[in-house]
Amino acid sequence: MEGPQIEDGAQPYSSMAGKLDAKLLQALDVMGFTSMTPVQQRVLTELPNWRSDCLVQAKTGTGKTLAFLLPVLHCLLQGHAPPKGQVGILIITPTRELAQQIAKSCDQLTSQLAQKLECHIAVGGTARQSAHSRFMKGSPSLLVATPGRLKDYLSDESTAEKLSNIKTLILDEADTMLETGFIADIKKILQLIPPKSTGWQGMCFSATVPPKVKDVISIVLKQGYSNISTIQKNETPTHERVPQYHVLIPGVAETFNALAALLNLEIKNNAKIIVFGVTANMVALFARAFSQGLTPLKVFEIHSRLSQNARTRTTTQFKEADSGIMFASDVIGRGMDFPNVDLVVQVGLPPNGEQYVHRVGRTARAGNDGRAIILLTQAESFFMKVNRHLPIKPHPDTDKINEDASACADAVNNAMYEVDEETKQRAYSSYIGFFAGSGLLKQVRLDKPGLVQLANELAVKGMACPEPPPMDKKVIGKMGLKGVPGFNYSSGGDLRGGNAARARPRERSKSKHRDALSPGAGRRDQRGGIDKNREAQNGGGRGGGRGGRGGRRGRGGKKGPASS
Ligand SMILES: Nc1ncnc2c1ncn2[C@@H]1O[C@H](COP(=O)(O)OP(=O)(O)OP(=O)(O)O)[C@@H](O)[C@H]1O
Repeated sequence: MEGPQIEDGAQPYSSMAGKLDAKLLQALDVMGFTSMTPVQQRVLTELPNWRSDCLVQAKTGTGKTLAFLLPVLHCLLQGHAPPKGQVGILIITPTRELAQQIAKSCDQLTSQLAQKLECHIAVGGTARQSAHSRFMKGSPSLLVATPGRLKDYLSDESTAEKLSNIKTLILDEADTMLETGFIADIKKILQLIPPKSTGWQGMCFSATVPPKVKDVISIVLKQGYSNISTIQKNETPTHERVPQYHVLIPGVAETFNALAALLNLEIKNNAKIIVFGVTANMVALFARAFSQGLTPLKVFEIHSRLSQNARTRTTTQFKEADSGIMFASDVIGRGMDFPNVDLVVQVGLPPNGEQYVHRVGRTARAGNDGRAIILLTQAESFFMKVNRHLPIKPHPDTDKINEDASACADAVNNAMYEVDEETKQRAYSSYIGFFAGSGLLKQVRLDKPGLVQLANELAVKGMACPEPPPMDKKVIGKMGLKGVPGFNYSSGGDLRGGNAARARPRERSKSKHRDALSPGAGRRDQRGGIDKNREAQNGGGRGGGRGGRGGRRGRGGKKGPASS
């Protein structure tokens, strides 16, 4: 296996003989890891000691997982452990998939020990009872958890007892764990485990560390903590090996055609591609539509609306696949290690600049190359201005992609006719929720009626819906859009659009809602200023389903679990 980009003169692991536990070294050898990556080298050689608090930043895909697992496992094996049966190392991650991946790495590292070291997982969406009873009956030395399930464990006294002697707390993807979506959970967890004054070690790892994180990091790290970064000041945290491009499309209605054209252009034999969408329900629509013969590649789908079993299965399959296209939400935006991904495409705005970086980081891992492309409408191009530090250049084939998009229109339309109306309705609703539930409207210079009109354009012209999909009044109210014109209000619970939603063009009746598509309605002054300091609101890591409840679930619709 080709290792991550290891600089000339990288220190071999053999040089750690006598310093790092011999069984861990043996496991590294079995795994085929002969040299340290830069971040591993710096953590193992520069920390005052392996029990020191630290904040570590290194680019995506450069081996941070082992950089925290190795020193803490070593200390545990050297006797810095709680009484048997109690957890010594607690690792918190934003997503279930990442928790499972870290636990797997831990199992590989401890595979050569004479006595099995138990690493348990506590994540949402899985059979709580069986995992919990294994945890209670077993001797878990490590626990890798997502915040929701961890809080749940800690709220039970006898379960919390097993975590009453922790020696190390690790926040992976620390910046997102300390941001709005998760910080309340983390604070609650900190109240439920022994206080910091009991001396546990805090470790925070991420590829991105925005300045605001440093304001709150003291809740897990002791003053004077070690700060290690393999990223130079002013250097972008993305890989120099990943050329990054933007493709600007004239309007949202062209999204699907342009994506089809872009993929046609980019797909080579055996390509392995990840396409991120703005919401879980939009991702589901991409997957359904592109499964209708729009791509020669095998289609995978992962987002928070799927059962955890389906998510886990897809994760394993895509890890093992030589090629394929995975339509994904942010449940895999951070930390996930899918080998040999050639291309990452982001369709629509990422939640913020950091999440953009992490998504790009799903390619070019472990020393490999990759490409990244973001497809945005002209109105969304503010993202590049707000994130000037990101090296995103215009795609050299932008004109061709836009031309080819028209040529793809028939194929996309035909594919869309095959997609059930419920999937389209949910995608439509989630698209509205995505903008309405964030601070984005101002940045794309839209008012509320303009948003509805935009979504209607997307549905009618992009998704081949005969009319804007029906919306429930209550859902509209929850989105803060009560009374906004342009909606097709559902009558008495039918959110499926009836047969009309499946009708082919010649069968369509004239829609009373067409006027909602008149150009320009509701647009704000296009010359309005852009707030450069504002990024798209954070929602990453929570499953990408922001606003994506899709109105009411249609008949037979299944409630998807939250992502953590
Ligand atoms: N010393 C090493 N030699 C060879 N390969 C390694 C080494 N350390 C880690 N790897 C491999 O490199 C890949 C990336 O590692 P890892 O997932 O830990 O990256 P990361 O820095 O945590 O990325 P992210 O920021 O996306 O979470 C994995 O496939 C891992 O097995």
